[in-house]
Amino acid sequence: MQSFEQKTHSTPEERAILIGVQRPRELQSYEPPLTELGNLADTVGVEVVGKLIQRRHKFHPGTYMGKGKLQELKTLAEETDATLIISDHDLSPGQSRNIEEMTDIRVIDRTELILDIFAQHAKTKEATLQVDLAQMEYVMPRLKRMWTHLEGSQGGVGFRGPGEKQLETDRQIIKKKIADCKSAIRKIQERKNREVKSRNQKFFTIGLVGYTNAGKSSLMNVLTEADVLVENKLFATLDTRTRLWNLAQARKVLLSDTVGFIDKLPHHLVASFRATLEEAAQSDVLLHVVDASHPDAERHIMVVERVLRKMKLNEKNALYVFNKIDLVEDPVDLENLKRAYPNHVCISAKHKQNMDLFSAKVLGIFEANMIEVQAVVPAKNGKLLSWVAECARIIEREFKEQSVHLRISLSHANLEWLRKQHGVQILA
Ligand SMILES: Nc1nc2c(ncn2[C@@H]2O[C@H](COP(=O)(O)OP(=O)(O)OP(=O)(O)O)[C@@H](O)[C@H]2O)c(=O)[nH]1
Ligand SMILES: [Mg+2]
Repeated sequence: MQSFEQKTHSTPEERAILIGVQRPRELQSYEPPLTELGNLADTVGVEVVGKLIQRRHKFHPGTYMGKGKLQELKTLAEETDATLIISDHDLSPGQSRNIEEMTDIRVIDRTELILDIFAQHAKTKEATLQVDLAQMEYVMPRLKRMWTHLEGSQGGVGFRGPGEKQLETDRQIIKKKIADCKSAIRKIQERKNREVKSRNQKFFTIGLVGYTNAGKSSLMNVLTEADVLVENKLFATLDTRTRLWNLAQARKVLLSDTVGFIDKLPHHLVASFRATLEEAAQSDVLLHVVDASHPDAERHIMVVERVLRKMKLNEKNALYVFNKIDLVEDPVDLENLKRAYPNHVCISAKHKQNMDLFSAKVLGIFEANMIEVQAVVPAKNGKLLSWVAECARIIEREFKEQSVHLRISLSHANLEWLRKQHGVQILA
């Protein structure tokens, strides 16, 4: 049978033509059309040899673009020696087949391309499983098309040819693999959720979210000296990573880097990477990192917010971090952004510009989220938060008492944790 292990389209010889239908109701882009698709192709090492765009009110149900345009595509493909066609939107199995038949060239769509990048970049067991699952779910409804390719014209009513039998076998195999994959993912996630929950109760947590390539990992590295992969490639980060950030004296917070968002995110991936974003979902504050030098910065913000809304994360405290200000060419654009999103801070993670201002802003949010309580802390407890533990040591040394009254600042989550796990009694 055909291999459903993670496959990639990234052979260096691949020469691709990008095709796109522009519909009036889509979010308008200031970049030339198909630029982002070109960047995605570039990320997997496919050479772009041509582009073809058609403005239409809606996609052609059978062929995505109009038939006349496909004729143009065939000619362009011949002139450029193209080996691959990549469409900017997801195609139905029928649309792919029809375009292939008309042009004699293999067609893949945006989802397949993104799945490819994910397959290349997945490092941990969980990310690999997620990509496997997304690829299998993508392939399932398209199996028939693959077998029709191999079978040629044989078949017909009541005829179960070898292809037909094989197709059924493949379906069963993939179904089983999908089930196994889901169960393996569930196990990893249950464990992770428990870890995240217990960690988040002890610390104030911040999630870095934003469009792919905005500079989330760069910022994470600058703040925590973590060694997170930073690349001028889309979807460099696929696994959330969490590090301790020393925000200010005695103010340690947990910072989580996350997978980047993109316009028209394949729905298979939205579902699977929702779980990967769990750390951000459970954080106290979101920092929405934006590449402020990008001509489509505002559209990127809207795309990210749409995903956050779907995940019901839009009501979290959010600070817009306008990054890459060193690259901003037109100060008017930046001023417009700042006006549209007043709760912001402008930085350059790469050149460490405005980092003090950035920390001060975050500290402000941190303190606004703290509550002051009076608590009774049991003296003999070495396992408390480090600063509470420090107090407890002093209490033991100085007072030799069972417990002492303290005025301390802490978050609601800290409070619950102290109360439940360490018998701290809250007075007010
Ligand atoms: N000039 C400039 N480049 C930056 C800045 N911050 C990040 N970059 C560059 O932008 C590119 C993307 O940075 P990353 O930190 O990998 O972006 P990311 O948001 O983590 O991207 P994904 O993991 O793909 O979602 C890299 O080439 C960085 O060096 C900045 O302030 N100025
Ligand atoms: Mg990253």
